[in-house]
Amino acid sequence: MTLSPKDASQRTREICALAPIIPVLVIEDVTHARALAEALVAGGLPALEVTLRTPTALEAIRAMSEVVGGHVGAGTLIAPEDVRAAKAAGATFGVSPGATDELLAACEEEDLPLLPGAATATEAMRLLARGYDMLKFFPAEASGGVPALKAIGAPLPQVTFCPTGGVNPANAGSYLALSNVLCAGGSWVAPADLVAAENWAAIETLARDATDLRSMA
Ligand SMILES: O=C(O)C(=O)C[C@H](O)[C@H](O)COP(=O)(O)O
Repeated sequence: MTLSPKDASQRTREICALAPIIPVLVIEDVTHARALAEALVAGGLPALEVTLRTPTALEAIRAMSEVVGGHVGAGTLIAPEDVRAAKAAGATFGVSPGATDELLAACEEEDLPLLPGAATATEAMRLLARGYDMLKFFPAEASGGVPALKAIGAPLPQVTFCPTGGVNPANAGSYLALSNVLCAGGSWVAPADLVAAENWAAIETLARDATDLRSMA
């Protein structure tokens, strides 16, 4: 470990500050990975989360990591072996739906900056105590959405969130307007049908529209 959890969280914060939206990607066909990443980066969304939900995810991370200007992270980190595999594949950050001591220890060991999930004040406080102040609010809409995140932020202003789960173009602006939100995660910028059709131009347009969300907030 060379990065303290606090330094690693600062690195996560820098990645989250790159764009208002982090695309949450489920890659079924690795041959799509590179072109998809190029379209999203060209559209203005450089930080990408590839969920470890498909057999091709690690290979996709490897392919996407070659795209200039991109920052490819691994999502759905659950166990320490996920962290090691993600790091070996070239992921430069990790995202998890929640946090366990074992998962945090593995990320610290591997120097993989983590965006750990929290849905309650207690979860956020536990992570803050360990040095993590940039967190994923998950599942955002199901956990009470904008009012819940605003309420959690009142006593914990030092914690910043990336709400994910149910965020869409209609509600993203309300999240991004909160003082404790830096960016949001969402899958809508890479819909399965457009990826399957290899319609990279349409995906680049969706990405570009997503970059405008902050100014609308
Ligand atoms: O697998 C993970 O670790 C995740 O990050 C789950 C994602 O947050 C949601 O799948 C994104 O949800 P939607 O944008 O509502 O589709």
